[in-house]
Amino acid sequence: MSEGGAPPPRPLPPELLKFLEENHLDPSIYSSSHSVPRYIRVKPGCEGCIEELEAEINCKAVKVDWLPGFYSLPHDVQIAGTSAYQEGKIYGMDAASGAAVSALGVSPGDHVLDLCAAPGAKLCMLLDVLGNSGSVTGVDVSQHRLAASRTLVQKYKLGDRCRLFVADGTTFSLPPSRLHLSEAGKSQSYEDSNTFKEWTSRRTWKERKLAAKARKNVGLRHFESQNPELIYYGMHSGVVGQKRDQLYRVLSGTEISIHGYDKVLVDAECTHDGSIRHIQKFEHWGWETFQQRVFDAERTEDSLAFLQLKLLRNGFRLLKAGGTLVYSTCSLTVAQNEDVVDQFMSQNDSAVLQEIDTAKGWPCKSGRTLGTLRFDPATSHTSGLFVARFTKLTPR
Ligand SMILES: C[S@@+](CC[C@H](N)C(=O)[O-])C[C@H]1O[C@@H](n2cnc3c(N)ncnc32)[C@H](O)[C@@H]1O
Repeated sequence: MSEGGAPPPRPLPPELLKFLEENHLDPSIYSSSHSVPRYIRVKPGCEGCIEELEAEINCKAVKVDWLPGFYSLPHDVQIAGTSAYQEGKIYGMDAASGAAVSALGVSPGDHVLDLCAAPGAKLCMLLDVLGNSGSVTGVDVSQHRLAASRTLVQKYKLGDRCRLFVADGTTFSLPPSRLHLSEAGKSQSYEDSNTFKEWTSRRTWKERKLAAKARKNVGLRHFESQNPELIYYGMHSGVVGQKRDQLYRVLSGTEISIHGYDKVLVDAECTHDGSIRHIQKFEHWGWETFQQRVFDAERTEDSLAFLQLKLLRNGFRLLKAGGTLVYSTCSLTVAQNEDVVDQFMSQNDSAVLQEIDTAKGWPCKSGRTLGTLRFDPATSHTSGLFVARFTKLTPR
């Protein structure tokens, strides 16, 4: 239990102050960051564990009234050792991150693309919301981070309708697998080495050889040039029973408008300056590493904003007409948020920025671009998060 309340705020280090000044951000945003609670999300159906959790951590879990399934705990409570966490009944997840997923408005049966999926907190929430229907395709450029998402999905028993691809989200092109096991399995022989069987973490030498041969035989130019590596798929993710050339097929723009994803989340790579937990990590890393970690050689402000724009563009390209896309970052800078959104809008006639209807009652404020939302520690008592929601017009 937290004794004696929150510690007094520490002065912000000069490295962070310089970053804030360069980005015209008011340092007072962080003045209450020391008292931002720790949030947890309860797995649907596991609400009964809260009482037991409270007894274990010896403090109250307070329901977040504006976001179903979320509770707040004192900021210094550790949840990793609790039974509820170890048994996969609760997740550590900031409420603002939950709001980004909620803004997507996922409905049963939706096929969802999570284009920057790792380490996977939002991916798990998407899978929990979908339950026994639809599918989620998680993409991330980092193999080891996506492998951590796979571990998470398996821990929480959420893998059945999930596919995970290591790929560059700016060029990823695979549509959802809308086939279900029963349909896919009918015409396919599982003995066929080109057909996906049930996923296993262990591949025999023979299987690896057959898979390599199959890839060669299929000879898909796109597969070879883009090579999205499938590192996990569940029984009902639409993969089992599919032929490789079906899975790796690429659709034309017109086909995507019909068969593309129903919902796309682009939780883009960013400087993480709004993430309280990330900022707190510098206490251990040392503030002298701030500049290098936030903006290393390849990640200058310009190229990072361009990466964000490319991720948003490609996520939108893979969205079906009438579908919804959410763009979010945990940065508070205008350059990574409103500027990216404005530039994207100016180049896409079919993109409409939508008001987030579920946001009524959310403790956030409007971004500079009308319709966008900003969470920050001072306003929201959460980590910082920017959210924008788009829909795609049906082509005329
Ligand atoms: C803010 S994190 C995503 C957090 C995640 N949505 C969650 O809820 O746990 C951004 C992610 O983008 C990934 N990333 C960076 N560049 C990428 C790219 N070109 N394509 C796909 N993912 C990329 C990073 O590896 C990182 O895991």
